Amino acid sequence: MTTIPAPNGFIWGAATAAHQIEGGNTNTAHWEFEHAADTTVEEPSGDAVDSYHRFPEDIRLLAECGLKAYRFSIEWARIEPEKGIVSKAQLDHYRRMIDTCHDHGVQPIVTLHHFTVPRWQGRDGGWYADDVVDRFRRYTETATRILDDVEWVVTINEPNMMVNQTEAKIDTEQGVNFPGPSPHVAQVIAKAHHASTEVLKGLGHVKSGWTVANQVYQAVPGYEKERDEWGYWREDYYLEQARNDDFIGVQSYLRTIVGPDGPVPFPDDVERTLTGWEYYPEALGHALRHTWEVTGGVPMLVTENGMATQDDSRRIDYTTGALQGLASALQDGLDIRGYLHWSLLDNYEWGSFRPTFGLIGVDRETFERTPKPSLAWLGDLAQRGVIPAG
Ligand SMILES: O=C(O)[C@H](O)[C@@H](O)[C@H](O)[C@H](O)CO
Repeated sequence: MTTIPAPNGFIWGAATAAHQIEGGNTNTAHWEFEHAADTTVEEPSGDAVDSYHRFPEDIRLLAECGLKAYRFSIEWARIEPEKGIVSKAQLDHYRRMIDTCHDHGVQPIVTLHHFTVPRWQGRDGGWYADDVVDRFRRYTETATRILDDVEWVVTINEPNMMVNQTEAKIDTEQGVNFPGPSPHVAQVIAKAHHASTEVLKGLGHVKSGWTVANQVYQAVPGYEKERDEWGYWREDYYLEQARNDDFIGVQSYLRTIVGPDGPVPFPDDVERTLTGWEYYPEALGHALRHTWEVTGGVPMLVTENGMATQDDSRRIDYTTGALQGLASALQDGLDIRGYLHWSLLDNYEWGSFRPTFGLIGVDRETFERTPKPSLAWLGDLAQRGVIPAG
């Protein structure tokens, strides 16, 4: 395998999110949705993979394979169980996770908000609530109590996906439909991001940014305009909002072909992953180049990239292809600070445990962790400081 040397200080790691791994995340609107009579989830998150208790082992396995960074989210619903009520015990829990990272020489990369909002926030209108920007600023201020030695902080994960979720209308017959992203919610979430960024900047030592789900919108020839229109409130608006940030998190898995009437379905015979997405490792290279162009050169950190599959050798193939796209972007002078694989653990893919993205497998009965060959493979690249190229 041809490789290039990784830039000095290039960050190698893996990512997770609280609701998808911790278990018992009962105080969130998503838990309520999972247990609603008309829910559309295949199964509820339940104990997830019990990482709330087993994080020391998860961080040790990450460190032992040679990876040096762990991106995880802290749960607003645990830290502020009721409006204005702060749980010191939960702040201590996440402080212990940060300390455990440092104990293993692993850089903690903390996400303040990864999709789930506290029940009280959901009941008060969620991102439609009048003072939601102030609430998110206050939550950020509370979280800074445990961030004194955390260098990289993500304010909000995938605002563009959140807007989809916020606008989604649950119709038990038709399931979840997306009437299209509303600029109103997008602008409110952007204000919350900027308010949070201001607080984090006040700490002086934090690099802050948000992460955007890159859909790699490719136009059917002749429909470039439609593609751009389709992509603006679904992606580019959020990239533009990151122009003054320290970094932007690039999240990439797939591409979307856009024609006269929106997304064009892929032919039945394409290879698909367990999420039903087209197998397209080239997506990451395109996502990095598009992000670089629209943000005007904001430093990038790949905060999610991976594949849901039971075939771990295919995961290595996918990741090799993705990293080759990253290597080519580096060779063209793009500023890419690191690569965090999605995900460290098989986990709750927002409605089902079937799509397995983990570098580590988890027995859903015993919660026993079993590293997959891909974990050692990625750890080896990190230790050798090389990136697949060519
Ligand atoms: O993009 C998201 O929805 C999230 O960031 C993750 O929570 C997903 O689990 C992952 O991307 C795979 O879909």
